[in-house]
Amino acid sequence: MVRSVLDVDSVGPMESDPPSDLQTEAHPKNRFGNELPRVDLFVCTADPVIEPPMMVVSTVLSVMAYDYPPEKLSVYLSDDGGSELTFYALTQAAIFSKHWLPYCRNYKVEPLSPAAYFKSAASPRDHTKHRQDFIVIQRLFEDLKNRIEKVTNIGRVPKKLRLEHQGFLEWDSFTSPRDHAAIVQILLDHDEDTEGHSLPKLVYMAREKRPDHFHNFKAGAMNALIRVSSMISNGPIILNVDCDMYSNSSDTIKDALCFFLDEEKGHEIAFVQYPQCFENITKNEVYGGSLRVLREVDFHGLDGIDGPLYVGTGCFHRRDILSGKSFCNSSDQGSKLTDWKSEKDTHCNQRETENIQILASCTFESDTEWGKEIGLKYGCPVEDVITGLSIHCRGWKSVFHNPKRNAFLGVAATTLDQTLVQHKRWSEGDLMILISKYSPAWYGIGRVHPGLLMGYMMYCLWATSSLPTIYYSIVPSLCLLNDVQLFPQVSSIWFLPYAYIIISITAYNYLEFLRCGGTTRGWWNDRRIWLYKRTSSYLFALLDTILGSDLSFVISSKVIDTDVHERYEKEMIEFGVSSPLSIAVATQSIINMICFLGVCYKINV
Ligand SMILES: O=c1ccn([C@@H]2O[C@H](COP(=O)(O)OP(=O)(O)O[C@H]3O[C@H](CO)[C@@H](O)[C@H](O)[C@H]3O)[C@@H](O)[C@H]2O)c(=O)[nH]1
Ligand SMILES: [Mn+2]
Repeated sequence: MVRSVLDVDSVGPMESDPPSDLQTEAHPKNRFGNELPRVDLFVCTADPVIEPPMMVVSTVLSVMAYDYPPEKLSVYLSDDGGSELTFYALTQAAIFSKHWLPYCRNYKVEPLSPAAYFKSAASPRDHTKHRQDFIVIQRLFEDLKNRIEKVTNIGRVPKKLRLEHQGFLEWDSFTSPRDHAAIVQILLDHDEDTEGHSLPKLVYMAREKRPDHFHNFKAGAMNALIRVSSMISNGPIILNVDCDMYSNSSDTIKDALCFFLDEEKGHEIAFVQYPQCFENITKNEVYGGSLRVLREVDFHGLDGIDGPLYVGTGCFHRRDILSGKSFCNSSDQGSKLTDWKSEKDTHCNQRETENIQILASCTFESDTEWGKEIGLKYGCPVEDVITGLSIHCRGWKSVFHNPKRNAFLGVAATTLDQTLVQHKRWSEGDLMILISKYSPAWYGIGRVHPGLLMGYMMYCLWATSSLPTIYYSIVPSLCLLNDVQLFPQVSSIWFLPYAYIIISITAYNYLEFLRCGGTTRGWWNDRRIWLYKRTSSYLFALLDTILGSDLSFVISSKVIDTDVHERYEKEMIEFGVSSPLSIAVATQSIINMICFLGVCYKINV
């Protein structure tokens, strides 16, 4: 039985002319006044230890503070860690938001995350009202931080504090993060801020977890969010961000809507993807964490042919399309964004959440199309890319929007091991897509533009590039040691093609990196990290896929201890823990070293 709570057919034609560019006067807010669509904002977190609640609620506060009518906004936090610490932090953030949002509105604050704002903002000079307000809000924020960090440090919420919110009763029957009932708590229901303006809705959700039910990682959380939000606010537009990716620009929602509401092309667009940018990138990025060429070249290229991949965060989706709607099934070949004025405004208060909890239960999805035809796809560690591909296969297009001021800023990996583990997940996921139902090698043919298919293939073949790379980084050294001639002599004419290829590729790659704003040292580091990734992450991803290992999702840590942080700032490579991935890198270096010493010895004797 297909059970969907989503009314995907409720899409009608639009009444007014949408704007077609990002000019201020054409911004949706100015053209549509108060008749803008509702937007649901999803933040996902999964572990209060490696994703500290203070960081999570700063992200939540940042998306609550968008310059967009707050009565049209609903913010949902999905907590896969089912942690009362995160819930406590959210209850406190809800109180703080009553001060923070008016402050952002009155003083046009950027960035919208209070943690990021107070890290960089200097107190306004003179005895202005702004200065007084700054001091007050800064003190409130310090209080908030102290309260949350105190509770996080002791690892539980003291009894006295639990009495402050009845939501804590849910944790009375709580066994463990892997074994608990669904929790849905509406913390703000368009309450008023200190100036009497409405606040966005704020909802906490921890979906049900049972040891005998596979929970499908972030894809499972997102699907539960889609269902739960459909009963509470049902915004036709959904933004999803990871818990570290705070909003850095208050205009982002309006910018994204310009694409969806565009008169000529808007009806074809399923999602608007912003680049993943990071706050903690050092000048020469020792782990190549900024992915700058991917952001500044690859994705813009894909944008020219039907649009970029969906990369899981900083992405606006149309709810109906994310839920499975096809381009060709819709009456007018694509469809304009919901006629949101006539759309029913679902309202639900805390007393009614019991019915909603069913939507976040383990069993709700049994024998349904969720994870297959509805919502985000299951069975792949890069649920984002495979979901985006399936949307492209259904005939929709996407847009890459890379504004000058970064729209979102997150935390990039800060150790070698984290980098290698993350890339193993990504390359393994991409390879699984190649052999999945949606493979760009067969299913996509005829459905997706050949250029875009090649774009997908580039990522799908990452894991397989490990084999030639390992070959080229070991065999020539062994040949050198054993006097086996692998390449033509430098004096031979046959050497020219080799020289041409190596020099031109390297020069092109170097210039491209510089053009994207990188440094020479950064390029060198980037080359090195690609070699490491290819010979370890990609190799293990390939082996795990061939051997059919169990699906896993190692969550990247967003905390960093002081020593490691210092070394990261100094751009020293952090070997830290020993893992099979670093062993692969070390083995390869040792082989090369032995060959090199062997050759030196031979020359000398
Ligand atoms: O069971 C899980 C596992 C993860 N997450 C959340 O998923 C997000 C991404 O996890 P992270 O460890 O930060 O992975 P990254 O490699 O940084 O994430 C990139 O790659 C993922 C796919 O591999 C995408 O889901 C992400 O959106 C994308 O930013 C985080 O907010 C997590 O809290 C869950 O909600 N439930
Ligand atoms: Mn992340």
